[in-house]
Amino acid sequence: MDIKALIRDIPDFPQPGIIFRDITTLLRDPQGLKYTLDLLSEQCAPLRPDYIVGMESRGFIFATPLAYQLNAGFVPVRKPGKLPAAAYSQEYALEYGTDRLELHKDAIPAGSRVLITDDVIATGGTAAATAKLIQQTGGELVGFAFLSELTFLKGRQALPDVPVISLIEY
Ligand SMILES: O=P(O)(O)OC[C@H]1O[C@H](OP(=O)(O)OP(=O)(O)O)[C@H](O)[C@@H]1O
Ligand SMILES: Nc1ncnc2[nH]cnc12
Repeated sequence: MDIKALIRDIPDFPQPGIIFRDITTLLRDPQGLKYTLDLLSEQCAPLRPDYIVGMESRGFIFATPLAYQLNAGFVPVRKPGKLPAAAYSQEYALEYGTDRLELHKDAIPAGSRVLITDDVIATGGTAAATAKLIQQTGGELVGFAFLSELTFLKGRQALPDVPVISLIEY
């Protein structure tokens, strides 16, 4: 199955010079969605995560079914002001702009195994900020899993030294 063929390229979105990798065309394809989630869970299973952390909003799409398939819990990392209980907060830079991410302080028990999942790693800013949030909880970061990787942005270099899984590269 050619996952890349199901992802649509949109030039100059959300700003000039960015080629946006639009996963909605993959998500709406029943076989493509199943194949992608099965491959992701197969590659992540050896990391034996207790919790899958997904970043709002596209990270949620892959993190939740992955948690279901791996018998793990799902933990959301959200944009500012969305989480109702006490939260850690971390600023980060995007391929296009800056933002903050938040994580409930009591979401991850110290010592538990945590896998961070998102649809794409670009500069790595989002994933690196999420790793810093996990660090504050005392959870053990066991790896990252992305559907796709924009290799020319060298996002991996921004990440801590744990396994990084990505299914396709641009
Ligand atoms: O590696 P980076 O440079 O940090 O970029 C990757 C992040 O950018 C996108 O999220 P975005 O903030 O656009 O939000 P969305 O998921 O709500 O669309 C994407 O879903 C990743 O989370
Ligand atoms: N080029 C891109 N396409 C889709 N999502 C992104 N997030 C950051 N950069 C992106």
